[in-house]
Amino acid sequence: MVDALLWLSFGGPEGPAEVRPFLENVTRGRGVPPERLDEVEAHYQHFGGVSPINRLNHEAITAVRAELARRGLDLPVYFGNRNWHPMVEDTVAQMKADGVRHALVFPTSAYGGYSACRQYHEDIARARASVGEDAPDLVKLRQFFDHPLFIAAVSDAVRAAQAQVPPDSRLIFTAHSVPDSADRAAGPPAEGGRRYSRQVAEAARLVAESVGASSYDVVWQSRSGPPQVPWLDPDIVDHIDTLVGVPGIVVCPIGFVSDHLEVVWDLDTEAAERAAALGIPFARAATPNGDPRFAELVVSLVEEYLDGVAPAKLSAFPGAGCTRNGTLCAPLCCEPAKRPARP
Ligand SMILES: CC1=C(CCC(=O)O)c2cc3nc(cc4[nH]c(cc5[nH]c(cc1n2)c(C)c5CCC(=O)O)c(CCC(=O)O)c4C)C(CCC(=O)O)=C3C
Ligand SMILES: [Fe+2]
Repeated sequence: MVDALLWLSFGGPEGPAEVRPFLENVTRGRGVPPERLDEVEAHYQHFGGVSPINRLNHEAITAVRAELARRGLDLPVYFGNRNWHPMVEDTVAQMKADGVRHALVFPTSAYGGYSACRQYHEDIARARASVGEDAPDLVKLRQFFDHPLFIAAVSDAVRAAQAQVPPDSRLIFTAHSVPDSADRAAGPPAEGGRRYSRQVAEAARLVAESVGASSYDVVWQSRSGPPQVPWLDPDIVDHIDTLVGVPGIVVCPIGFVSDHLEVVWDLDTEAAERAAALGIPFARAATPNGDPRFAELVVSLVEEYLDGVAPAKLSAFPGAGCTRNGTLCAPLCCEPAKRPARP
């Protein structure tokens, strides 16, 4: 018996005074240099201290409620975040007060890896611990990087962006960079590591195939951390510098389900400006969470779990992520990166 759905996301500030405390929540204990934080704060303040992520999560939840109702599933949907209000600890306390005993959790990331999967397990465990006895049982839904509805929604967004630039524009997929050590540790050790970047590569391949692109690039964005620590590269902006002479650029943020600050700053601002400076037409594909198929995807994952049927997936690459109460997907799966000591 499942009696609720919890939408678990990253969170973002909703005003200038919220930016610094939000960033402190995100980076607590993670070895991000203070100079990087100042720089990131300026990006948020450039947009009035407001990230679109919370509003977009609310809109997506409204669509999911309608889709649940359409399929006759009577499940209330709750919303909680890792880093900003509504905080997941408060949401799980409310769920307990409302008598929720068993909930499914939809995490707003399609991928495996420490930041994209294991940290959501940690959020679940922390929130349950914070409400103490009789905490609701929380089962996280699986990674969906190769789900047919995810690939279909992203592919249509790419086609719409391609229509805005000349034919034969370069197709570039981007996802959030992570420390190379974190990517090497992503997945269960027996799988050989790099579950995050390999799933990103699989999703990119499936979308490229669906839109009929014979060549494309996979690059990274939003790197932080000290410069001496290797992260996945190349960076999107550096990559654009190597593309002088292409008829145009289509950027697809395949690593994200929603627009948020790092999409509107790193892509719509920095990458778009670099392309403009080089005289290259530029279009950015929409993220999928505004597409009706995204709500269908979420409810399909719920039904897949409830009915115990085989996962709908388009690639042979392993997915995971579905566990109870914050249990790891496998022993030693996605071990956190060793953080360099703060100076
Ligand atoms: C893989 C991944 C995803 C995708 C999976 C998912 O979506 O969950 C993601 C999403 C997001 N990341 C976001 C924001 C930030 N990420 C940061 C820092 C970091 N991200 C990392 C990885 C990821 N991040 C990592 C390895 C760090 C270094 C510190 C650490 O090891 O944890 C920092 C600190 C400042 C900085 O260093 O840039 C900020 C502000 C926002 C919300 C933006 C908004 O407010 O709209 C979203 C959706
Ligand atoms: Fe991030």
